[in-house]
Amino acid sequence: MHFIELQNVSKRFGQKVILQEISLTVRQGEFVVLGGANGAGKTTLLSVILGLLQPDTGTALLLGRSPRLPAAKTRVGVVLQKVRPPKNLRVKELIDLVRSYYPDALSTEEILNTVNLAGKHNDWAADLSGGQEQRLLFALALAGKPDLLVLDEPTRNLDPEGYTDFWKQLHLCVFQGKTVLMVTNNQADWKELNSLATRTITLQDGRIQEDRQSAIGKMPTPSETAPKQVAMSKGGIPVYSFAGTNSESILRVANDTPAESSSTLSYENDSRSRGFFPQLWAESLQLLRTPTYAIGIFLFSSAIALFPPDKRLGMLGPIFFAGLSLLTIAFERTGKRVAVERVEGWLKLLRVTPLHPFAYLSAKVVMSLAIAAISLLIVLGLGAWKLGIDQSWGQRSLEFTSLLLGSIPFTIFGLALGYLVNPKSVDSIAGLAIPIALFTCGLPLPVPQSVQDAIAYSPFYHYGQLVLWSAGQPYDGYFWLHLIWLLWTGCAFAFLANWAYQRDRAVE
Ligand SMILES: Nc1ncnc2c1ncn2[C@@H]1O[C@H](COP(=O)(O)OP(=O)(O)OP(=O)(O)O)[C@@H](O)[C@H]1O
Repeated sequence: MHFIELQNVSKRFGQKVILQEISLTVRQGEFVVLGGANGAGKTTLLSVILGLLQPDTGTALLLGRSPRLPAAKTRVGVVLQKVRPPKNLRVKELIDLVRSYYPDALSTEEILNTVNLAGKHNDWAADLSGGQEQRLLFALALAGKPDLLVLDEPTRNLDPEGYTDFWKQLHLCVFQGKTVLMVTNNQADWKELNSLATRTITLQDGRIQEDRQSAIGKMPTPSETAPKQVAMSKGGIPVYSFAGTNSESILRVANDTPAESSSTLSYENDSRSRGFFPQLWAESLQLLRTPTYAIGIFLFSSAIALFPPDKRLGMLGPIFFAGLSLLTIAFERTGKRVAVERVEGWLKLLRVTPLHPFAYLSAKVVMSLAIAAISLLIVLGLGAWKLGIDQSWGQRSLEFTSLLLGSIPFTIFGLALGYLVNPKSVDSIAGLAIPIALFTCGLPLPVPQSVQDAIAYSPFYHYGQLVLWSAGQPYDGYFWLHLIWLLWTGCAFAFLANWAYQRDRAVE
């Protein structure tokens, strides 16, 4: 089976043709170097191979499958350019998170040791230096014990020590039988590539200008590169000295991966939910480590106790307050976080791991709903206490549930925004949504009848009416219409979010 198979692949951006009729196969055990001038289309070609870009014509297969299938992604480790780790996660936590996406991963200790980052395991991943970040990205590429490595400029920013470590690891990967496709423009890399590369391909003007078998033309045999075991580490991991490099430093070796393990084959079944709980845990950590956001939500929700609305309004005051708080969270929390991770390239990296988008997105939605639920409990609880309102538990539950569930369509809209616009625009749109919500939620405003009629199409109006019903307040009586309208809006926003997700995937 070919590890990579491209047939007549063409890609253009607007009028600009980047790739033209490219056909290429990479077999198991090959070490292929992809070269070419800046802008020649190397990264674009890797993106097509990895399923990050849909070719305009032609087909791309990764390990015999569509590159978008988790079963293909499980066996591929990738280093991409322009990827920033997410904020507020420590190096060790980020590695734990990425490990959880794979059915059979290296231990966190092994991953840290492969790139000499053990001393940095408690540092914030987003605050690593450029070279340390590059080491971390290489470590993450190795996390799932890949059979194929796709590396885009992996030696960028590395200091001499990091550079030596990288090549030792790559020698080891070749020894373990991994297939490698590497893009590099770093001339210094050729010192090592001369003994590793089996093939060199050069891109020019969107075509393969040269496809040359290297002098070695084959994978180094184990006897040529065999590392020698010198000790055992504390965790029982064999420690090796490596004969193929100049340095005397030591390496820790993972077990070889079988060509296609049974866990990989059964992977299709549970991949939708795999990674959900670690993703949710990472979201919780990130929230707790953003005290200004958490305190802001708490203070905003508690303000109802400091500034209680007019007693004559009864529970309407707290409910109105709660609705505003929920809408802000729905737009801002999910949308902004997706937008930030998208522009910083982290989403692109997630797409080449087997993490299912469902697990990623549902963790974000669940987190947003959890924050909304806490805010709701504070607003309704403090509001009722301050105003001295005594409600039955049934009534309270009904209010709580309809406020929370009714905010789901807006949370989904927040997701769509995250894929469509940059983080600053998410803020602006969230800011704009509040006055629109106030204007269209059904408050008795002195506006002409035509405007009143138009307001009846606003999802905020239907949300407002359902909440009035749940609070036992007078409403317009069209319960089912409001419910169906909100369901319809939720589906429309889900459709928009899916379209935005697919569009983002095609553009990136
Ligand atoms: N999303 C995009 N939209 C429009 N043009 C793009 C997009 N991505 C890449 N390009 C253009 O495609 C061309 C090839 O880009 P690519 O990143 O593939 O080149 P490269 O060979 O990897 O370059 P480098 O060596 O600098 O990394 C460039 O001219 C770039 O501006």
